[in-house]
Amino acid sequence: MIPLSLVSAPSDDRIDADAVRQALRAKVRQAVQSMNGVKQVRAVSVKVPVAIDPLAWGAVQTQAPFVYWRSRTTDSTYAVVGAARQWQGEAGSGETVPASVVERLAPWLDRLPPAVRLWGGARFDPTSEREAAWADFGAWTFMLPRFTLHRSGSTTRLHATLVAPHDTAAHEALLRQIDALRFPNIPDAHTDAHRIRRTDRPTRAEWMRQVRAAVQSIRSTDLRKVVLARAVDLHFDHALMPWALLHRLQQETPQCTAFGWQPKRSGPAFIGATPERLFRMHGDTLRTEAIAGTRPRGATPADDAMLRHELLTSDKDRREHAFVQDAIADALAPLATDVNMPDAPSELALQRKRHLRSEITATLHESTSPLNVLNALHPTPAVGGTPTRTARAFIREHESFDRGWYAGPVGWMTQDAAEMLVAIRSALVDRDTLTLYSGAGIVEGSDPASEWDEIENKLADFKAALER
Ligand SMILES: C=C(O[C@@H]1C=C(C(=O)O)C=C[C@H]1O)C(=O)O
Ligand SMILES: [Mg+2]
Repeated sequence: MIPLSLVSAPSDDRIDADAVRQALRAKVRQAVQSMNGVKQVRAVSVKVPVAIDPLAWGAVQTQAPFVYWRSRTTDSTYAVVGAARQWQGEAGSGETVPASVVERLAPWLDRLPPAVRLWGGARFDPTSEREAAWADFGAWTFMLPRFTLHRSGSTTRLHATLVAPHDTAAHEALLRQIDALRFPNIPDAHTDAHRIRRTDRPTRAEWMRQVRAAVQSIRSTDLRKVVLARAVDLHFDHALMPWALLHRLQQETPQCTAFGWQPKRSGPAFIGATPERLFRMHGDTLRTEAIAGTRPRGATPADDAMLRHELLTSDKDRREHAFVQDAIADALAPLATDVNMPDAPSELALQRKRHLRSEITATLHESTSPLNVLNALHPTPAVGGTPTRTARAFIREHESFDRGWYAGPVGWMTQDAAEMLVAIRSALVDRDTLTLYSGAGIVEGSDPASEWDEIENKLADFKAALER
């Protein structure tokens, strides 16, 4: 049973929506005049007098795409609605973001005004075979927002981004888009969807064979680690509301970055809450992390302490983890100096599971683009394997479903900062079907049944959100 309702959105009587729209219209008019059709990006913003939940706000707008981000570390939440400019494309030579795109986006990043973020995401594997549900996402997408609602602490601001000369010439259309922005109450965002069926890809029997095949390859080829994933399709009797589900998921996942990406309003939505950051950079300072190695949380304090000890001393999990550390160090070597790696991983305790985690810092060479960092780091052996090439080939050959953007990079970039997450603990909502994705690192010594259970545990946040 899953009656989903989005709560805590202010109604039009708590907020003077007309005043907000009028204020933004006035700012846009001023900007259009002062930009004078000269090629540039400009952002204007107005304060929204009442704290608004960006997720609830974004959910009811009509423009697409809709992108959502609730940061794990700061009390900062973004809802992006519509695109002032979008780049989307297919795989180039197999790099996550083709070199030509890195080049094309560079001048845009250079001239972004301080408050404007370029948002983007990419498939786990740009060249693998694609299922129809992932078609609208592209191999990669980058975009400049049209409207952004940003809540930071108790302050909410509504931003509009203009790209001249196109937007200054077409500013009447932009003003109409502002008129269409809503600030509603949404207790009507409600559905009674009941789960009627679960399909596992692969089935448990197929999984056992896959994991054994992986262990066999580890013994007989250069493969050392491969992360194999599963897709669990949950079918409901009614269409699901992705944003209501994400609203609940983020309440279940306090240490995680919650995210959502929907290319078309009536199409599939990709949502999740991930503990893993691909990287964060500010100026020349880079932070990244290795997260791999897993145990559940215990039901009692004694049980929990035992599982903690088990994880920290598990040879198998330490090996799973070390592959990620080593690959990150190798990937950063050409891009950075002072790569700082802890001697031993520490514990990251989440609500329903715990991981081994190593925080890594480095100093980037001058003017390293976040897109170069992205291409260098993704996919780490936390989601791919070691060596990357062999692991990717193994995944392509053995996994029976399209990962789409699951385990891919999703995030934002500004002129001098960037943050990309690893889109795990995620799902695709496609009308009445919810596909949950999760994987586990297979190394020498992996037991197929335990790896199945580990993934089942990684799906527990979504299960809790569905039962909430
Ligand atoms: C691949 C996933 O998680 C990864 C696999 C882990 C493991 O096998 O121990 C732990 C964290 C992540 O590196 C996922 O959740 O889908
Ligand atoms: Mg594992």
